Amino acid sequence: MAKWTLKTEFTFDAAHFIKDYAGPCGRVHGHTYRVRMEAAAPKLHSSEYCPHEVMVADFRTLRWAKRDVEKGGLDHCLLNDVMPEGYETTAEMIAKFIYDKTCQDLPDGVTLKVCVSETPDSWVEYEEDA
Ligand SMILES: Nc1nc2c(c(=O)[nH]1)N=C([C@H](O)[C@H](O)COP(=O)(O)OP(=O)(O)OP(=O)(O)O)CN2
Ligand SMILES: [Zn+2]
Repeated sequence: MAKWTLKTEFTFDAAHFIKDYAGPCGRVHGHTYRVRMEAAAPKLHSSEYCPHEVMVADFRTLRWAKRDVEKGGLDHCLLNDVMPEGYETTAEMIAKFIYDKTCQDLPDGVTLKVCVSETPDSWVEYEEDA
């Protein structure tokens, strides 16, 4: 089936520590996180900002995490304070958190993949089976 795949990429700066980690990652430190998002759909949709069915999903819906924490994003926060109970601040769980929160605002039928990297050398991808 034909489909569109929308891709976008952004960074945010945040501090974190991994609870009970035996080593430096257990102490508060910071990263410039790089996030890549891919949203795919076989049809186009309207958005909160555009009434016409012309987009897979609005880029603004995908890029919320780059906003300042005081405006609902993750930029310049301590992730341990911002992420809800049940999510640890590993790249794996940050990717799932961004995935879960973004999915709440996506039109039905849009599939999502979220990639998070803490450093240029390491990254994780999260997606769910259709
Ligand atoms: N599977 C995961 N392993 C680790 C994660 C993670 O999110 N998922 N996170 C960390 C730490 O947050 C840490 O900041 C990463 O540190 P490190 O691996 O040391 O990264 P560097 O690029 O600085 O590594 P060097 O090899 O020292 O250059 C740890 N593990
Ligand atoms: Zn870290």
